[in-house]
Amino acid sequence: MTNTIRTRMLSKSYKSTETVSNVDITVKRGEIYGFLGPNGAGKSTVMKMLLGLVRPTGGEIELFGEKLMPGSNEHLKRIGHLIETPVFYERLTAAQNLDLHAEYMGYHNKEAIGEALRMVQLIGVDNKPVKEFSLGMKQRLAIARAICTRPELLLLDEPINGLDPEGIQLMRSLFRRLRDEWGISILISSHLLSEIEQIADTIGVIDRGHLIREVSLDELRASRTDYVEIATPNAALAAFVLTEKLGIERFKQTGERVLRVYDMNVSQETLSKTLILNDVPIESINRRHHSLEEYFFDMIKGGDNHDAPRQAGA
Ligand SMILES: Nc1ncnc2c1ncn2[C@@H]1O[C@H](COP(=O)(O)OP(=O)(O)OP(=O)(O)O)[C@@H](O)[C@H]1O
Repeated sequence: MTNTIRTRMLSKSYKSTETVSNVDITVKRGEIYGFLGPNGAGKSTVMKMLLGLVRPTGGEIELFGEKLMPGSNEHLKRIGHLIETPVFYERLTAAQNLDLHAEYMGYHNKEAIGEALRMVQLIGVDNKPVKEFSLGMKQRLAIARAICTRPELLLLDEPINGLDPEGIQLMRSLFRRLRDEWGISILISSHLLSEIEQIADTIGVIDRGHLIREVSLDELRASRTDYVEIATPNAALAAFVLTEKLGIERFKQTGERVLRVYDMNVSQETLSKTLILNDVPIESINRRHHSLEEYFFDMIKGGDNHDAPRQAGA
């Protein structure tokens, strides 16, 4: 499959601070790529570099299979975007705003404008001045503006901000439709896993300017593990018993008094019995599921050493 975006060692420094460090992301054609990271992680900066709004201090960007050269801007016509708070001509109507934008982008198509307004469900209010629009309506109009030139790539920076639950639902199904019916590639950023998890095909996790992991959601779901969590005041003795008496290697200590055992071949009953017989005081022992939320939290906490579960002693 062709890649729509490919960055290699992409970096950006402001004065002496590197805010994006050697980021390699690959967005395949026709996929939704969720760019996930806490506030200030560098998501907007990467998107701005893709649009040529910020100049990289290092690395390379390839868009639609071609390396971006300084001053090249032909590719911009193939991209729709929503970065930061959208600005409109407030006294003009929604439709007039889109007309102007399409004209400016060199792709004016009345039908495409109508379709975009229909897709975001603004038909009926499209002849109202934008100053009468709510925040959520403006956000939807911004998406319509991004798609009214029928782009091949959409860059959406936290597009769900300011939307009510109904608006969020509408956006999710719209993004899926754009991918499935138009074959658009979408790079969508968020600081919330719950937002990304429901629509992304691939997730790239960024923290403090570093890409920590890029993984397909299918792969991620398959790798999620069940585990048994043991709470004990003597974690060192418990670890010893797990290794020496039960031959378990796949476990890790996640807190001063907490161990997680990922080796599900040993039953919970055998675990409890063996620990008790070897004088390990047990406060609780429970089977748990490693949620995606936990998985990402661990990943961010652990920096790029994220191969969960880690082997004992590693
Ligand atoms: N023009 C600038 N000058 C100096 N530092 C900047 C500039 N723009 C961004 N930064 C810094 O770069 C870092 C990354 O910012 P960025 O906006 O890319 O993060 P983000 O992941 O998009 O977060 P958010 O969701 O809060 O926007 C932040 O620490 C920010 O303060």
